[in-house]
Amino acid sequence: MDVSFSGVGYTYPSGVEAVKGITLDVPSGQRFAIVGQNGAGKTTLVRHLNGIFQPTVGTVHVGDWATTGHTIAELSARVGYVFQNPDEQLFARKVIDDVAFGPKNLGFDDERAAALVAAALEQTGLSAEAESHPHHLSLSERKRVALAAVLAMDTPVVVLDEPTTGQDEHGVRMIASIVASLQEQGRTVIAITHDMDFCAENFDRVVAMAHGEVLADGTPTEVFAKDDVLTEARVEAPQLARLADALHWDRRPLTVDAFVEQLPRSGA
Ligand SMILES: Nc1ncnc2c1ncn2[C@@H]1O[C@H](COP(=O)(O)OP(=O)(O)OP(=O)(O)O)[C@@H](O)[C@H]1O
Repeated sequence: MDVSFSGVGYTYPSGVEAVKGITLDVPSGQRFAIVGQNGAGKTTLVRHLNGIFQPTVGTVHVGDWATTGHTIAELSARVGYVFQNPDEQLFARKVIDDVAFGPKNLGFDDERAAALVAAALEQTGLSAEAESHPHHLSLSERKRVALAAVLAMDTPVVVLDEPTTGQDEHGVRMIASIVASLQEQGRTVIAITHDMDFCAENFDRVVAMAHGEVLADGTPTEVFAKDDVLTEARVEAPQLARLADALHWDRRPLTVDAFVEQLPRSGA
């Protein structure tokens, strides 16, 4: 399902203009990442997708729905939103109850709900923790419970706010494979991330934001080639790109494969 922001601005009641006239179309099935320093407006922007915020100006569409015409409950059937802080999202005494809440609430029949819950626990590596109390789990596990709870809702759009924070390498790989499988299923993935390596390796498109505005919009290769944008958005290029810079290469490879391809052949 595609989503779009048309001339969207949002001003908090305190007067802070957090989002300023943003227009973006995210087509169905795209892996779309938003990067930028703290306070750039990333979270404020994506919270429009599930109706938590309504734009001060402009319109937000999720598929053929303008968000202003639909409740948060209705939008939750289309947009699954994984919060940055899992403790804002989890409330049950057992992991499985947290994960089963969404599909039950959406009215899925028992069989479909059970299959979705089992698959979500499996994908997030939590099958063995189904009966655990979420508060007895580590932060990285609680983040995966919050992710599982959204996966089980089977929404066409999935929003991930800082999915890799606190994850070890294994956790990051797990999340990368979930992002890939969501795309294979034709679902749209929108992620906010400070993890530029994760961003470069797993997303089709990157938007860099600063001061409530879009500074750059393109493929990771395009966006991470723009030093002025990286400076203004206060983000560092991915590690491999920095290594290429240190080696005085002209081009910045972003993935291990691209890096190896660019390595001068030795001993040939
Ligand atoms: N509840 C609020 N009331 C008033 N101002 C807010 C509120 N939440 C955020 N802001 C302000 O809005 C601006 C954008 O914040 P936002 O959280 O959207 O940025 P962000 O890019 O998501 O940052 P982070 O990476 O820290 O999550 C900042 O100036 C922030 O201080």
